[in-house]
Amino acid sequence: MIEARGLTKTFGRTMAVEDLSFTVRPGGVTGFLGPNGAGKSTTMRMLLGLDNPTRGEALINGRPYRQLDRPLTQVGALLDANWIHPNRSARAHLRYLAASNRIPARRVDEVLETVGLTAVARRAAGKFSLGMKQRLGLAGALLGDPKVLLFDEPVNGLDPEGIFWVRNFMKSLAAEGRTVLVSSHLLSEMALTADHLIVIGRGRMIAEASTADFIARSTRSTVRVRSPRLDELAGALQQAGVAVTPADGALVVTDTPIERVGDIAAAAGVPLHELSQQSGSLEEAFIQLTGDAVEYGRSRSVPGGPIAPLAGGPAGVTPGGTTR
Ligand SMILES: Nc1ncnc2c1ncn2[C@@H]1O[C@H](COP(=O)(O)OP(=O)(O)OP(=O)(O)O)[C@@H](O)[C@H]1O
Repeated sequence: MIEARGLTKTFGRTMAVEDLSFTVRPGGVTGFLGPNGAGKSTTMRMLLGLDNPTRGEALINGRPYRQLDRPLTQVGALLDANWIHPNRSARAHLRYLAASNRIPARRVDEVLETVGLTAVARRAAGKFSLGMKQRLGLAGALLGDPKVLLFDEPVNGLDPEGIFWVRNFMKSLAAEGRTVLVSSHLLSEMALTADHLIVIGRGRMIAEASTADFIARSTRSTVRVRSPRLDELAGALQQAGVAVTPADGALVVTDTPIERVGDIAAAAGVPLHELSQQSGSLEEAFIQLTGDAVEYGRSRSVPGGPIAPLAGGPAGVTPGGTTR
């Protein structure tokens, strides 16, 4: 199980994560969703003991990462697929990781097989394609057969085949009863992968729900209706208790079946020039939801503090292929 309790991180005067609390349970893929700069990587880094929380707790199986014994056997992670020694073979890279956690060397061949890298195990990992590096990172995460897995944007930059493979791989890990937390800035991707969503923006919790609920709520469809007697139509709809919003010479009606809108117009004797169902795309819904929370290179400041320029990207990032 993964838990964040009042988790907060400030970098100087920048509030990266603010009072975040959530629990990620086993047996499903939980999507950790948020626009760029929302605080996903910072949260993951705190869960993996790579950053210290300013306040609050980040727990894996009830303990801070640094208190875990042989951490690779409890939690595996993929933060950055490029975290490999370029001249070391895939096998040597995994052997080195295994030794650091007293994991038997034979396990290396097992995980190479699991991710389909056996044939290239002796090749220098630096020459791998991104998709192969990603698989190597996943192999590293699985070395200790951990029950908890964290993946930061695992499909970024992959081709469709790679995306398909990683998606199914994450699902199969969850189906084995593991706790899988995977970050992404794409709702459309998470809609295909995750059972549950934690959505953050500007470091704060925006929504937590099952993926199905979240999508149903966010893509609530509307009806667009146009008439040469728009005021009369608006009056008739309002009288029937239907909420309408004027938009570009038309009316937008929410939470009402299209048939009812047509019936109300007919009963009022108002001619219609358009009666159409509109359903927003997932990404539109996501942008709407997190719109206020998007950070376009602006810094966000700790309440009361002056706005400070950011010191660039995350500094001091070290382990990526897996946790140590
Ligand atoms: N080491 C650091 N020093 C200063 N600011 C940082 C550091 N790490 C992260 N930040 C800032 O904290 C905020 C959250 O960044 P973070 O990388 O966690 O977001 P993210 O959701 O993972 O974004 P992305 O999808 O772009 O990776 C951003 O404003 C970022 O610039």
